[in-house]
Amino acid sequence: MAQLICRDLCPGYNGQEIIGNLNFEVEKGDYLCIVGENGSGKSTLMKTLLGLQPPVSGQVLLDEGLTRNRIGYLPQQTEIQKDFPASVREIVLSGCQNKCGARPFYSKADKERAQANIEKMGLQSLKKRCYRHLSGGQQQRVLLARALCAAEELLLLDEPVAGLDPIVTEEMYRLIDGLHRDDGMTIIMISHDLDAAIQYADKILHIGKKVFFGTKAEYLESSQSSAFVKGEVYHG
Ligand SMILES: Nc1ncnc2c1ncn2[C@@H]1O[C@H](COP(=O)(O)OP(=O)(O)OP(=O)(O)O)[C@@H](O)[C@H]1O
Repeated sequence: MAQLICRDLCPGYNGQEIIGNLNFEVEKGDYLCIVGENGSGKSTLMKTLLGLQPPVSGQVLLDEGLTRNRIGYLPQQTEIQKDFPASVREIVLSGCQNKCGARPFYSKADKERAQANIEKMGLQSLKKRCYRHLSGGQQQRVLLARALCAAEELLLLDEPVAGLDPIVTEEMYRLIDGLHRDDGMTIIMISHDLDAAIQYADKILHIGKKVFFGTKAEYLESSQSSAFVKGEVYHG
């Protein structure tokens, strides 16, 4: 069953398209990795899928039950966000904000949801600590817990391992893989790490002069992947 369908989608800014005519479908339980050269428009596409950036043309269709406030999003971290002066618990809880609607406070269910995700991401001992004093890997786990407060079925991740060392990177990938395998969460992840994309994803969307969308096996057979893997066009 398709959860998200892109029809002739052209993401871009101010009427200027960055990527032309994208047509692909994400099905429930898919693990889709979006790869491509720097500046090819991966983050712009993700913002367009989330409805944060209107497309120049075309459509993003969501499955009937999947409203935008049920989608979890882990954006690329900026330097300013890394310095955010709030506790781990406050940041995770803020992931419930879209669920509050007009209600100006968090409900008991919101608090329970935040606590469950704090435990799931192994953050219990850190929950009172200030976010800005955590390591990069711990900060990403906090943001993942926050995204999970919103995510009912679909999780979008924009370079979740950027700047992390290899051990913490692996830990992060395993957490994401667990959400996919054990909880049936649909994953759409932007990554510069083609090895990880090939190890964990089952579908690949490669954005560039040519666009590829298909299964991992089809991608590995394609000329696009061989150029990318050899580093001829890859600078990530
Ligand atoms: N708010 C904006 N207004 C206009 N142009 C923008 C805006 N944000 C990004 N761009 C441009 O859109 C293009 C695609 O940027 P985007 O960040 O989507 O690429 P990306 O593939 O995610 O890059 P990277 O791999 O470096 O993260 C770039 O040329 C960028 O300069």
